[in-house]
Amino acid sequence: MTIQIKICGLSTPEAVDRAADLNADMAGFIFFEKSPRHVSIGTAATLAERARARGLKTVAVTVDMDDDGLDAIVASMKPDWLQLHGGESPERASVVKARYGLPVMKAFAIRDASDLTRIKPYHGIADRFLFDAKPPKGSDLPGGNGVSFDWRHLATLDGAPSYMLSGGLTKDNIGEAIGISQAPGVDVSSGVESAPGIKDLGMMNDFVQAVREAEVAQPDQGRSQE
Ligand SMILES: O=C(O)c1ccccc1NCC(=O)[C@H](O)[C@H](O)COP(=O)(O)O
Repeated sequence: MTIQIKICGLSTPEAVDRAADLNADMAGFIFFEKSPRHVSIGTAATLAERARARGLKTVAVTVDMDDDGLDAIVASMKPDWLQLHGGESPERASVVKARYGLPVMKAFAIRDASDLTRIKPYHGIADRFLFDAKPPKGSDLPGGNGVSFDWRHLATLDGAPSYMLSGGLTKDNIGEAIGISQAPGVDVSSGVESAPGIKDLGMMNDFVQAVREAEVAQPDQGRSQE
């Protein structure tokens, strides 16, 4: 099984095109004003159209956003997925999923194995989980911090939930991360940037190549992702 790759925080046509050239699966667009990766709805709509035309699934990344904000994003960008990267409750995730008829990826900040127990009430609501690290002290950002968590915690997951491993992944650690976690999908943002918010096309190449090498070196031990 091929490991799915999401490249997040895209903000230029060049980066979208490179993600498509590299056969990444998902392109994430950040709607969070404090983020160096924040894009306006208009920019996201243009880039998402370009991404879709090249076969990428588009993801609108939002943080505790209200209906008005989501209505505007969905109407204009027409994302394939909604990523909920805040403290959205299972009830809120369920309402969002029903309101837009779109698959929902719920992000969780992980430090200890016990943090993974928080996914339980979202089973049957979230279509996919995204496991990210807890933001470091003083960070204004719930994601995109370039920080990893201990991937061994993922061994405590019950069943085989559909998820993406995220947080501080780079070309240098992704092989080990995949080996330890057996993650069916991976997500990267700052690990393919030359500076906050600036995607580096060469680093994108290197990251995707490292994922593909890890797939060959560490054949599938039961990964699955719809
Ligand atoms: O990336 C951001 O700036 C961001 C801001 C607010 C909410 C979520 C954000 N990113 C979400 C992602 O899916 C990132 O790819 C994920 O946190 C991993 O980031 P990184 O550790 O930089 O690879």
